[in-house]
Amino acid sequence: MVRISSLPFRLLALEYGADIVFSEELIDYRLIQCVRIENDLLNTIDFVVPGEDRPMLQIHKNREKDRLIVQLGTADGQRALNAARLVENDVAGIDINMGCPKKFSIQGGMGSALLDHPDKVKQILETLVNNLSIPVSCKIRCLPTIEATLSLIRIIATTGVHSITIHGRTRDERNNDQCRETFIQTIVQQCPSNVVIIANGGSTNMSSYSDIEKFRSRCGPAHGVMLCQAAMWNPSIFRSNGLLPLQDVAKRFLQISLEYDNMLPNIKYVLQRMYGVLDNEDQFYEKMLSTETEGQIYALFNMKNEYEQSPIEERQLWRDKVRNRLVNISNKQSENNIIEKSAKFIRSEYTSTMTPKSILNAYCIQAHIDKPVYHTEELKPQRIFRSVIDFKGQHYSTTTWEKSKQLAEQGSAIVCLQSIGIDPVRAKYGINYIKACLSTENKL
Ligand SMILES: Cc1cc2nc3c(=O)[nH]c(=O)nc-3n(C[C@H](O)[C@H](O)[C@H](O)COP(=O)(O)O)c2cc1C
Repeated sequence: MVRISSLPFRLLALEYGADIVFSEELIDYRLIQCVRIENDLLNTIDFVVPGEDRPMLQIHKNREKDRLIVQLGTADGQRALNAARLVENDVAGIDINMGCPKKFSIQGGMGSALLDHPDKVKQILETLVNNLSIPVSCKIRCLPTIEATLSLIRIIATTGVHSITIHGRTRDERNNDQCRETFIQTIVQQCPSNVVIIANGGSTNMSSYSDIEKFRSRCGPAHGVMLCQAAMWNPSIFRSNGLLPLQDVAKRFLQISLEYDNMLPNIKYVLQRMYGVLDNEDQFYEKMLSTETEGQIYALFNMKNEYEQSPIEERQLWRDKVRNRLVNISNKQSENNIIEKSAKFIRSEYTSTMTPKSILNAYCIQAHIDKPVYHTEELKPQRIFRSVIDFKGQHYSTTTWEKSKQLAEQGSAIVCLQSIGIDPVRAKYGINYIKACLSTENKL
């Protein structure tokens, strides 16, 4: 679950009785950029993009190796394999998300866009199954008819995957539409017996452990059930001996968050999703939203002492140590005198005519100097790009790789503009800002 399935939340679900847990969907080309760091203080393995503060993925060394499935978003078998290899020795399996209906996924040919391309589905899954030492699985949505869904399932079953999770809704249906339990039931009955079928989509009718078993039975019975929202609302639903009060669950989540250095944005997001569906006594929800520090949120749950007694300084030292190590890695990459910064081109921040590249060109015209030269490199197996700009004898680039040549060049143009004192987002409003920057530069 995106932004929910952080390490503390997954450990909580395991503690309450979940058999296996999934990471949030990680996009393959982002995971490839990570450096793997063994975190001795927390007993975790952290995957961090150089230049970013928070790990993209944190895995518990002992408690998750045989329990965690890392889910990838991908549109390409080789790129998925390169991402999967990075985590292969630390996790129990790799899952491919073929159900996400979000615009970002569809535009990138990922998630439910794959459902229209069985050849691509086969290529991705076979590449992973044939080259990884751990089980591979995928998660799909229903197609509009049972026949079409079964036909896709049969193709997937030939690839050698261990299991298929079926979300019982089509790409155009939402969580308030009814889950197609009969589709899942038919699939369980007719799918080749070598594949494990996991039913998904039943949360809206679940409020206790026994409801999970009832959903499983209605779906076949399926071999297993994947829970999303019901677990997000109260992860103690995995307890066979009863749901716990949410306040106790939230406190346990906060304790684990202290142990594993979870940061405020994730803590708040998870708690908001838990409390968002409850009666809001004493405006507790608003009070939670208004907290601005970790200390304040722990105080709200009467856990001030636990927070203050936790090794805050030790954790900060570790964060600094990791950051320094990553800075060293970045510096090593810039041996040939390239100015490198973390920068990302976000399309919506610019107009169609004023992008970082065109702003840099406009600057050159105003300054009567040669336009920059872009040297863009593709890292072949991963299909990711990095661009180095040669501008007035100096080289500029981003610290990270991008999924297209265009994004890489725009990113390095941002680094170049920022380094010469031009704010690219302001410059999009017109040439006068660029002229003003130039005249200041000439006066200096
Ligand atoms: C907050 C949220 C995050 C989600 N993140 C993911 C994800 O990362 N990967 C995925 O395959 N599905 C994701 N989903 C979809 C769910 O896994 C699931 O298919 C859907 O909610 C239906 O199952 P449920 O009835 O148990 O909630 C997410 C859903 C929600 C509400």
